[in-house]
Amino acid sequence: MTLPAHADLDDDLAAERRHLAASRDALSRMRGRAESLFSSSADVAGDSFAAETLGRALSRRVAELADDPTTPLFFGKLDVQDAAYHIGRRHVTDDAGEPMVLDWRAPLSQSFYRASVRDPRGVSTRRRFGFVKGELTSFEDEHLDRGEELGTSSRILTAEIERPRVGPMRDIVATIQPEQDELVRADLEDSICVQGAPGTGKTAVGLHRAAYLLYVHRERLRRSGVLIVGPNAAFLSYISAVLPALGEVEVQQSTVDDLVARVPVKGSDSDAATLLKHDVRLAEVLRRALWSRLAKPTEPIMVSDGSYRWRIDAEPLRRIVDEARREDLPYAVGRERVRARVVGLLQRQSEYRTGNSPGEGWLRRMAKVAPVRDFLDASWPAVTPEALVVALLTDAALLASAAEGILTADEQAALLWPKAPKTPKSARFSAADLLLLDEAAGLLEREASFGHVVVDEAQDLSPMQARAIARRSEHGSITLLGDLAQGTAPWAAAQWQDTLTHLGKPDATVVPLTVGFRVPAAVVALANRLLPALGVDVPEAVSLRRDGDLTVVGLADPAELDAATLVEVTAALEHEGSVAVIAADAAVDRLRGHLDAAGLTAATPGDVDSEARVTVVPATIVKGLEYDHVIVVEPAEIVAAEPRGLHRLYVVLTRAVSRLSVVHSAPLPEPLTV
Ligand SMILES: Nc1ncnc2c1ncn2[C@@H]1O[C@H](COP(=O)(O)OP(=O)(O)OP(=O)(O)O)[C@@H](O)[C@H]1O
Repeated sequence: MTLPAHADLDDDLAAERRHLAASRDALSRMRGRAESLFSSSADVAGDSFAAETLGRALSRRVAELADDPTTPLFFGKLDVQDAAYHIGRRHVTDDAGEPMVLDWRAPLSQSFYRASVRDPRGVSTRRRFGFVKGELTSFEDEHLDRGEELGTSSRILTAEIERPRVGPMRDIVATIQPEQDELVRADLEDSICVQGAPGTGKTAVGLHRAAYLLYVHRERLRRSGVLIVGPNAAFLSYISAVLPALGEVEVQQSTVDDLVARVPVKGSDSDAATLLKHDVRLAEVLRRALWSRLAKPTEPIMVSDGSYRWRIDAEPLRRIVDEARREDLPYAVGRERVRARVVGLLQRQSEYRTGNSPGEGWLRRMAKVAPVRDFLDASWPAVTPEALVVALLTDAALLASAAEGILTADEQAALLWPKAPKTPKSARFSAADLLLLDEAAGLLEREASFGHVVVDEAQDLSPMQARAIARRSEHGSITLLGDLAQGTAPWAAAQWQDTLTHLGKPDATVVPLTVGFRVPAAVVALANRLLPALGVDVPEAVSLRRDGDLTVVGLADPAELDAATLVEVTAALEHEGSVAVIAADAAVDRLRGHLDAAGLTAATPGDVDSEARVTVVPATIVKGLEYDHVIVVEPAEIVAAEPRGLHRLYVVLTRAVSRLSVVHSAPLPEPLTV
C-alpha cells in the first residue's frame, strides 16, 4: 500500500470530514421534510383511514431517517472511473436529489464488499474510514488498480473486530466480508442454510440479509412481512437493535414458542411425552385423527324453503364428500366447499323447478338451514385445534386407531392424559402441546406465509417446530443459520438435510462459514478439543483473532469456587468491555448472591439497558450471546446438568471475545484434558 504524503493525507481527511458534515445536514433536512409532511398528513388525506395509512408511512419514514450521531453516516468510498461514491447506512441526497451517500444495499455498493485485484469491478480505489464515536479519524486506501489489496489484514477491519463489546449487538455493514456478502445478497427466491462455527457471523449475516431483502423487495416484503426466529427472549433483545440501526423498523422477531402460542401454557409433560410431541410422527397421527372424523353420508337431505321441498339423496352427497376429500384442501376449507356444493345442488333444483335463479339471500339461508347443518355435522364435522388435540390425548381408542403402525402401545400410553378436561378450552396445555395445536390449526386452515423467514440457532429445531415455521414460510424463502456442534436440544439435528426437509425446503444449499470473528485462536483451540466428542461432521473455525487470553484456575476445594470467581471478575473489570460469569443453571443464584455480597450487582442476560458491566448467565440461555471477558465456572457441572452437556459446554466456551477464564474444582471434562 502506498502512503500519500502527510499534507495530502490531512487535506484528504479534511475534505472527507466536510463531506460528512454536509451529508449530516442533508439528512437532517430530509428528516425535517418528512416530519413536516407527517404533521400535515391529517390535513391532506381525504378520510381518516387514508390519514392513518399515510401517517403510518410517514412516521416510519421519519424513524428511518433518524441520524445516530455515534455511528458514521458513511464508512467507505469507491472511486469508479471519474466518480466517487460514499457508502453508508442509508441513502442521503442533497436538495437537488443528487446522491451524497449511497445505501450499502444499492447495486453499486456491492463493489465495496466484493471488488478485488482479480476482479476490480471498475473500482480503482477503495477507501475505508476509521471513526471514533461518529467522528471521522482516519482512512485506509486500497488502490486495486495498482494491485493493492488488504483483505482481512485491514487495520480498520481488525479494529472493528477487536473493539470491546458493550450493550446489544451492532451491525457490521462497514466490514461485511466477501463470503458473507454473497449470502447477504442472495436472491429472495433462494433458501439457504448456513453452517458456521461459533462467531463466524451467522447471526450478523441473517440480519443483514433481512435488511438487504427489504431494500430490494420493499413493497412485496412489506406486505408479506419478514420474520426473525431466535432461541429465547434474551437473544432477541440482544439482536433487537441491529435492524432498526439499519433503518428497518418493521421486522417481526419471535421465538418458536411465541410463534405457536395460541393459548397460555398451563400444563407440563413427562420427558417421554415431550419428545413424542416434538416428533414428526405426531404430525401424521394428528392428520389421521382429524380425517377419521369424516363419515359417509347415509341419509338424504330434505329441505323446505317455505314454498317448495327439496331433496338430495345420500348418493350424490357421498360423491360431494369424496370429491372434496380428494382435493386435499385444509379440513375447514373442505367443509365449506362441501356446504357450497350442497347449496349448489339445491340451487339447480330450484332453477329447474321455478325457472328462476334464487337470490343471494336464499343461498345464504340454504347454507345454514338445519338439514344442511346436520348433514355437515354428521359427515364433515366442524372442529377446533383444541378439540382435536384434546380428543387425541384423552380418547385412547381414537389415539390407538390414529397411531396404528406409527406409535407403540407404550408411546401411546405416554401421551394419554390421566383425566379429560371439562371442555377443550379449559384444558391445561403444555408447551409441547402448543406444537400439536399449531399442527392441528395448520391442518384446518392455511397459515399466512411470510415473504422471508430467518431462523437462527436452527440446529435446535425439532421436526414439529420446523413444521410450524414451514407453515409460515410456505410461499416465501428462508435463511437457516446454525451450527450442528452447538445442538443442545434432545432433538438437535445431526445433519441439515432432515431439518430442511421438515421446513419444506429440501433443496436449499448448505453453505459453510469458517472464518471466526469473535473467539480468539487460543480459546477456539480449547473449545475445538470437544468437537470429536460431539458426533457431528462440521468444519472447524479458523479464528481471525490472534489476541486474547486463556486462563484455567484449578482449585482443590469446591468451597473456593465462589471466591475464585470473584477474583476473576474483579480482574476482568480492570479491562474495558463486558464481563460474563457463565455457570450451570443451578449455580447461578449462588454466584449472583456471592457477587452481590461483595458489592457487585450483576445484570441478567437480555437486560441490554443495564448499567452493570457484569452479567451472570445460566449456561442454557447463553447461546448466540457474546462478552469480552467470560468466566466459566465448573465445566463439569455444566456437562452433568443435561444429556447433551458437552455440546452445551462447547457453546459456553465459545462466548468470549477477548479473554476466557475457566474456574474449576472438579476435574475438567475429559475431552478438555487431552
Ligand atoms: N464481517 C464482520 N466484521 C466485523 N465483525 C463481524 C463480522 N462478522 C461477524 N462479526 C462479529 O463477530 C461476532 C460474532 O458474530 P455472530 O454473533 O453473528 O456469529 P454467529 O456465527 O452467529 O455465532 P454463534 O454460533 O455463537 O451464534 C459479532 O460480534 C459480530 O458482530
